[in-house]
Amino acid sequence: MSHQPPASFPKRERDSHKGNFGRVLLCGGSRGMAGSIALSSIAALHTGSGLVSAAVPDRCLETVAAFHPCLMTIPLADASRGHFAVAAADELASRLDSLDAIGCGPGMTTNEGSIQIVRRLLEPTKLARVFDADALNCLAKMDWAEQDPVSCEASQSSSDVSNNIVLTPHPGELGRLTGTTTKDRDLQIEAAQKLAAHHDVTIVVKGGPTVVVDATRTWTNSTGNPGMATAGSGDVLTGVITSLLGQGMPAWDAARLGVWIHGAAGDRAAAEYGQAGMSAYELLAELPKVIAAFDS
Ligand SMILES: NC(=O)C1=CN([C@@H]2O[C@H](COP(=O)(O)OP(=O)(O)OC[C@H]3O[C@@H](n4cnc5c(N)ncnc54)[C@H](O)[C@@H]3O)[C@@H](O)[C@H]2O)[C@@H](O)CC1
Ligand SMILES: Nc1ncnc2c1ncn2[C@@H]1O[C@H](COP(=O)(O)OP(=O)(O)O)[C@@H](O)[C@H]1O
Ligand SMILES: [Mg+2]
Repeated sequence: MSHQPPASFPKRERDSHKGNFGRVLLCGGSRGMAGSIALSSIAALHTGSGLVSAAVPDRCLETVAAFHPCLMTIPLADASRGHFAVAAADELASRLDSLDAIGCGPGMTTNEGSIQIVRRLLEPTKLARVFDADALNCLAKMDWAEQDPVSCEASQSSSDVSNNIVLTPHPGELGRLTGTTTKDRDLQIEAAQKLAAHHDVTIVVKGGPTVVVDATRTWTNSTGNPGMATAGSGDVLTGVITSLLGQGMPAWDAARLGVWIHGAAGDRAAAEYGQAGMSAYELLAELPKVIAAFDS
């Protein structure tokens, strides 16, 4: 198994500016799970995105904004328990044209507002998208896996809109989507390959080790450790992959390189704090150190 990264990290030209490295948005969070979308958003900043915004239910805004001064925050309509209201879907849709990539799902809940957001994000578009956590649970509620694939708008070149969605399920989320058990790894990979081919998406089947599949390819990660089995480490991965998509990488490369970098950061965190002692917070702090090695 190779310990080399599976793809090159995007280069930064000497005369580049923040607009060259992607405008990305992370959408999610709810009252009680504000940390999840903050972790994703900060991970995108640490992975090199030029501009990162977190779109969150209004009443979570101050909490999420307070985690990092470089993060922009967008309040979307919320319902009384602090999750997205149905009106949030239209509010989000009005902002999509200005983005290079969006990551959706951490901490979002599967209430009706979230379902409407996921429906909007499924429409064919050249915008690169990551669906994680509750966005995947919304897809499961909508029986998306069994639905016919969406056809591309005549006005959009089909190459622009093909395979530009990455799903990042853990085995529980994959089970909700496809009916596979959380115990049989081979069946999980097989079900993910079938789903990836059916909907022309890239799927990150999380675990130890994580496997990435698309319609025709399968790749197994060589980094990572069981210390990463801790709340929030998947939220960090969502931000890393969204950032790489926003920097222009194709879905297949962004998913594999993102998983590799995330695992390498987890390995550094485990070496410093131990597998039991590390949290997703330490993993997040190690990301820039892994990425710095690409500068040399
Ligand atoms: N700080 C925060 O606010 C956090 C919020 N989170 C949010 O909490 C919500 C629920 O997500 P969870 O993932 O905790 O709950 P889930 O109910 O989706 O997943 C947990 C279950 O999935 C199965 N599973 C997960 N990984 C597995 C593996 N590797 N092998 C076998 N089975 C596995 C197990 O049955 C486990 O009980 C999401 O919205 C999520 O984004 C989490 O991301 C954790 C951090
Ligand atoms: N035993 C393990 N070995 C390697 N990586 C692991 C292991 N357990 C969990 N991980 C990684 O940690 C992350 C956990 O993601 P997820 O379950 O979505 O967490 P959360 O939703 O709490 O953020 C995934 O990237 C997964 O591959
Ligand atoms: Mg998760």
